[in-house]
Amino acid sequence: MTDDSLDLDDSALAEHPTVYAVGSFSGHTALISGGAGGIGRASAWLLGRLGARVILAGRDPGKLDAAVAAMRGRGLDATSHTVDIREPDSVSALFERLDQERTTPDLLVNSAGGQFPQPAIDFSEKGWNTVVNTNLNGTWRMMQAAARRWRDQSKPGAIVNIVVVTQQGLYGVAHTVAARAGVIALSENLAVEWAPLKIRVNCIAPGAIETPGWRVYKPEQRETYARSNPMMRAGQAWEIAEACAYLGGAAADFVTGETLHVAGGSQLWGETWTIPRPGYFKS
Ligand SMILES: CCCCCCC/C=C/C(=O)SCCNC(=O)CCNC(=O)[C@H](O)C(C)(C)COP(=O)(O)OP(=O)(O)OC[C@H]1O[C@@H](n2cnc3c(N)ncnc32)[C@H](O)[C@@H]1OP(=O)(O)O
Ligand SMILES: NC(=O)C1=CN([C@@H]2O[C@H](COP(=O)(O)OP(=O)(O)OC[C@H]3O[C@@H](n4cnc5c(N)ncnc54)[C@H](OP(=O)(O)O)[C@@H]3O)[C@@H](O)[C@H]2O)C=CC1
Repeated sequence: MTDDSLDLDDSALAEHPTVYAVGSFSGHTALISGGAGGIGRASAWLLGRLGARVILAGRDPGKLDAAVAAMRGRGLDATSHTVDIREPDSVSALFERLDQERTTPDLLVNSAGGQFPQPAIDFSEKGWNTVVNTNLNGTWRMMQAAARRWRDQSKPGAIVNIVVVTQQGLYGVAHTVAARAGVIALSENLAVEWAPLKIRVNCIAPGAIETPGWRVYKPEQRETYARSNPMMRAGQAWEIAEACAYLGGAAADFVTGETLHVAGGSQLWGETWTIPRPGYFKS
């Protein structure tokens, strides 16, 4: 696949069939971090099409504006705000802006995240900290800020954290596996601690999903990702969006502390080489 083919097509997202009923998210507001990225944007389109008001958040205003314009062009209720989840003040400012607008999302989808491929033995202090600060600390900041609003306003809420498969070695991205294992454990803990607040906390662990985020990997490595699962194919962002609508919606009202693998079975079988496979593993 080429770099260009990783970009999601708005007209496809506008028309992709869904199992969910139109209107099933009417009256709901979803805040989606990483909302202009591959999985976040597909989730925003799906939730918007199901009737939710969607708020996209990310660092790049150009990408956010383009995503919002495409959704509004199809009559969806979409807005955006910039945020850098690595910066505590930026997350606070995002939620203060929402407070000023008298907007309290009832669903938070944490899809902002990412990593770079490198042998763990070569990670720099800054590289490690960047990935942990983005994926663990950043996700935590968003969760805490949302939960404080729900507690203060006596409203229920749902959180869906997009993580990675942590059961098998994802060769070359040990920093993110560590950070996401932290998010999964944190989510399990908060599912218990925040149950009295009527806040559900779940995770989705995607397998290899073709998105613009794949540009950080060399094409020859991406070519191997179909072998990361027994279904022998890459997944599509829409397949994660549908899981997001399940865990974030009424169908999952009795589901919390769960990690749903939408990974073609890659938690059970497969090999993932984000950097070249060493000769040791070749025979
Ligand atoms: C079974 C499943 C199989 C799945 C296979 C694939 C698994 C997962 C796939 C995905 O998640 S793809 C979608 C996610 N999207 C991304 O990963 C986006 C791309 N990544 C990034 O944007 C970056 O890697 C980032 C670090 C997460 C954020 O980038 P940002 O621009 O904010 O930071 P930088 O200032 O560029 O970097 C900070 C710091 O990090 C180190 N570093 C960054 N890139 C590299 C690299 N290529 N090699 C080594 N080190 C890197 C470095 O210390 C940087 O600081 P400076 O050296 O630049 O001062
Ligand atoms: N695609 C895949 O194969 C897999 C993806 N995942 C995970 O799913 C999530 C979504 O990935 P995907 O959609 O594929 O990747 P993308 O790179 O397409 O989207 C990630 C989005 O996160 C945003 N983001 C990154 N850092 C920050 C930050 N510090 N503050 C705010 N926003 C940020 C980026 O937007 P901007 O640059 O504008 O801020 C980007 O749009 C990520 O956590 C990813 O690691 C997990 C397993 C597999």
